[in-house]
Amino acid sequence: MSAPSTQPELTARGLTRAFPHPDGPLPVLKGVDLDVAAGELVTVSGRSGSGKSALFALLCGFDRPDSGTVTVRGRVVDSAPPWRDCAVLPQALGLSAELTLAENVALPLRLSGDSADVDARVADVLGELGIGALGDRYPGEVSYGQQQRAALARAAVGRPAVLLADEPTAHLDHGSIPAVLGLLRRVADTGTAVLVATHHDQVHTIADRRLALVEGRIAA
Ligand SMILES: Nc1ncnc2c1ncn2[C@@H]1O[C@H](COP(=O)(O)OP(=O)(O)OP(=O)(O)O)[C@@H](O)[C@H]1O
Repeated sequence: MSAPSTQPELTARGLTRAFPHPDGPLPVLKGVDLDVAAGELVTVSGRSGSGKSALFALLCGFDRPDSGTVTVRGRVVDSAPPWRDCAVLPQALGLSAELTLAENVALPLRLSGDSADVDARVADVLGELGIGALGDRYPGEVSYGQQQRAALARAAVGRPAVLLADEPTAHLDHGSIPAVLGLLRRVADTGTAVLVATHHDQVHTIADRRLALVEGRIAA
């Protein structure tokens, strides 16, 4: 594993978020602080419903905190940052049903004008994740676990400064997990700040640091 640099690419300070509930607002995040440095891979565990996905939505600018601040590359996040700064594997995946898996993975490269060797880079990352033969298929023609790997490939292909992966092994068989862990580790080793939410103990084996979300706050 590479030694992490000291400059945090991703920071959160004092994040709070409550959601509407029939009994009154439900405070889910109660003051979350975290840093992830370039080249560092940090995992976050927490029981189901502890707020991991809610936290990730704030970190990538999909949602706004009630209070607190997120920065990516030193800039305050008040809407979703460019994908090359912060790329996401969300739990809902968000693949476009009208595009093949390869076209989905290529999309962030094409949208950012990063057009060099797109086909080769897409083929490489799909191959690394064991779905190289499925690039011409549409999401509706492959399993959910294969879709999940394509969504991870889409997040990783552009070498973003920050990569957020929410439950990247949730729908995978045991045989597919090492490739996903290998990719996440490789992406961190090439300088990306990687934050992974997970229930799987196996994922923590590739972490530089392991955190837990407990009672709305981060615990080491
Ligand atoms: N948009 C929303 N509206 C209302 N409640 C919400 C909303 N989003 C999340 N919640 C609530 O916030 C809590 C945390 O949800 P979240 O999905 O972040 O948990 P999680 O730790 O990711 O769970 P899991 O491990 O099962 O994916 C839950 O009680 C959930 O019902």
